[in-house]
Amino acid sequence: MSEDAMDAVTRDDHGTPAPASSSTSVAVGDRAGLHRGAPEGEPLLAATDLVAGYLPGVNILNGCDLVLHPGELIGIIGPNGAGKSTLLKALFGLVNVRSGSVTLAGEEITNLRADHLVQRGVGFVPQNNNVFPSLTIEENLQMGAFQAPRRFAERFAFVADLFPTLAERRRQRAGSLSGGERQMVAMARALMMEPSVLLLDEPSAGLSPVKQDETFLRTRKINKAGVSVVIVEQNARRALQICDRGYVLDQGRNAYSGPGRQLMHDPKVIELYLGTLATDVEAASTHGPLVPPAEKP
Ligand SMILES: Nc1ncnc2c1ncn2[C@@H]1O[C@H](COP(=O)(O)OP(=O)(O)OP(=O)(O)O)[C@@H](O)[C@H]1O
Repeated sequence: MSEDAMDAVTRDDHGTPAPASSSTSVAVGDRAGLHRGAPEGEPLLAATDLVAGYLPGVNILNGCDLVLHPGELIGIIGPNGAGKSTLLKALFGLVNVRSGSVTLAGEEITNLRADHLVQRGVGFVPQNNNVFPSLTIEENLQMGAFQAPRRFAERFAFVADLFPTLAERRRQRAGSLSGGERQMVAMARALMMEPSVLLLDEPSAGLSPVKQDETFLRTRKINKAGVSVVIVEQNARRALQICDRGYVLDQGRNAYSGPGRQLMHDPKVIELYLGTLATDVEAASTHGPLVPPAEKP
């Protein structure tokens, strides 16, 4: 497959639209439809009506909702500046939540410190600066397990099974790795504390199209290994392909939500956020359609 074709798969997805009505749209204020397609039962992670921001008086999230059920892989997409990364940071205690709540297995965790969240089973992989470049792969993974050093060998075996390359190259400095390999180390490090929830901030950013596909497939693998995942992505079509459900954010609010494949084929979502038909993306991909959620074991 040509580079051009892969570029077509991964080029920037976003316009600067305003939410509009369609069969899968969630009208602002219509909370009943916010979690369309979600399983029954108590969510593992839930954000309700989150308002958050960085600067006094400036809100970036203007009442965001999200639920993640055990075993789910959830995608958050939307235009540049919609607040996707901010939502993830608010879930992980890195941005002050001004109102609304975050719960983990029914317990309030709003504004809890990140290190406490790690202890409770939440892992976070930032988009940038996510490895210690002067440390080896193994030392990076030790940092991931610093709150439970005795579990290092057991957890190392777990991540080595998921990412054999890391075990083979454990003595190599992270700074000498490619972008895709660094991303692998960052994900593995977050898995060292055996999180039940993994928050991934744009893991495909800056990678070649082929490496992006590998990252999505790896994310799916982590999810299949039993970790519930929230992934924020600019590569919206690819993210929706691997997700059970997706949330489209716009201006810090939920604009659309639903099963990933349904969003991919929704005419309004295509028009406003995706730009091209899902079938074009699949035809252009090295891997063809990524494993659809329906085929999850
Ligand atoms: N540390 C910060 N201090 C002040 N404003 C910030 C900070 N980080 C992000 N913002 C602002 O918050 C808004 C939302 O940013 P955010 O990174 O959450 O958007 P996003 O949807 O993830 O966008 P992108 O896809 O471009 O990464 C932007 O206007 C951004 O400038």
